[in-house]
Amino acid sequence: MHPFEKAVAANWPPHSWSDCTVMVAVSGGADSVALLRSLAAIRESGPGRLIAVHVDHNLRKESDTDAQFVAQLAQQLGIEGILGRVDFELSGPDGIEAAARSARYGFLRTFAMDHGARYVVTAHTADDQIETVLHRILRGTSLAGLSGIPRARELELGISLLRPMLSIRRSEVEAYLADLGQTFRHDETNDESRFFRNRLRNDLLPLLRDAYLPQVDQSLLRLAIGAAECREYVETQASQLLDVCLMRETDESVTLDAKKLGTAPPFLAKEACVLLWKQHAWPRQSMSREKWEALWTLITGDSPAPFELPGGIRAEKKGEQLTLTPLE
Ligand SMILES: Nc1ncnc2c1ncn2[C@@H]1O[C@H](COP(=O)(O)OP(=O)(O)OP(=O)(O)O)[C@@H](O)[C@H]1O
Repeated sequence: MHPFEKAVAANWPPHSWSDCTVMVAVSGGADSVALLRSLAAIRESGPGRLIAVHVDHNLRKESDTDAQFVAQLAQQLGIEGILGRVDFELSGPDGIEAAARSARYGFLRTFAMDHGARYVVTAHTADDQIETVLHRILRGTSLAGLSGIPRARELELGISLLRPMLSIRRSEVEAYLADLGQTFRHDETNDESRFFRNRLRNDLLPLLRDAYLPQVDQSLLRLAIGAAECREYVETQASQLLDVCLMRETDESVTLDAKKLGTAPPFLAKEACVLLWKQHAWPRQSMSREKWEALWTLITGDSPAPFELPGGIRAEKKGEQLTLTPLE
C-alpha cells in the first residue's frame, strides 16, 4: 500500500465503511482526485459502494471538461459517477463563492439521501485548514471560526460529512499523484492574485515560512485543534442555554426569553444565538459584529425599536420576549 493510502486508511479505517454507501465529492482537482484514488485502493470488499459526485457550478468555461474528467476517472476505477449541474444564476447575500458552496452541499445532501449514503467525504487537506485559520484570523473571527474546518459534521440525520485528508499536506497529495502518474484538473482561478485567499496561499504564507516563522503551519494547525476543543465545550453550554431560553418555536418565528438570555455571560448568549441561526439556516456570513452587537443591545436594552437583520430576519422585543421572524 502506498504511504499516502496508509495515511488515509489510518484517518478513516476502511473496515468502518466497508458496508456503507460513501459519496466522494470530486471537483477534479488534485486533492479530490487523490482522495478518490486512495479510497478506491484501500476499500475492503463488502456490500458498501463508492460513488463519485461532481457538481458543475457552470462558473468556469472549463466546467464541462472538469465534469467529463471526473466521469472518466470514475469509470476507469469502476466506480459509479453522478453529476449535479447548477442550471441557475448563482448569487446570494454572501457572494458567489458562498452561493456555489451552498448549491454544492445542497446537491451532496440530496444525492446522499437519494442513494442512501451513510457518508459524504470531501478532500480538504491540512493546507486548506492552515489557509482557512489564517484567513479567518486576519479577516476577524470567533472561537468557532478559529477551529477551522471540522473533521466531521452531520450533514443530515444519519449522513455524516467527513474529511479524511484534513491532517495530510498538499505536498503529499502531489507526490502520490505523481507516483501514480495520475492527472488532475487545474483550477486556474487558484493562481489569480485578485482573490485574497489565493494571495494568502501563494504570497503571504510562503513569505511567513521563509522569512520569519518556519513553524507557522504547525502553529496554526495546533491553534485549530485547541480552539475546536474549547468550541465543543462552549457549544454544549450554548445549546443548554438556548433550550432554557426558548419559549416558542414555529415555522413562522422563534421567541426567546430575553431576560434569561441577557443575564447569561454575553459570550455564551451570543453563541446561543449563533446556534439558533445555524439551526434555522439563516444567513450568518452577513451577520457582522455590529449586527450581533445590535441584537445584543435589543436583548439587554430597555426600550429598543424593532429592526431587520440580514436575510430579512425581523428582531422585536416585547416585554421580556425577543421574537425573531424571517420575513421572506
Ligand atoms: N465542483 C465540485 N464538485 C464536487 N465536489 C467538490 C467540488 N468543488 C469542491 N468539491 C469538494 O470540496 C472540497 C473543497 O473544495 P474547495 O476548497 O474548492 O471548496 P471550499 O468551498 O473552499 O470548501 P467548503 O465547500 O468546505 O467550504 C474538494 O476537495 C472536494 O472534495
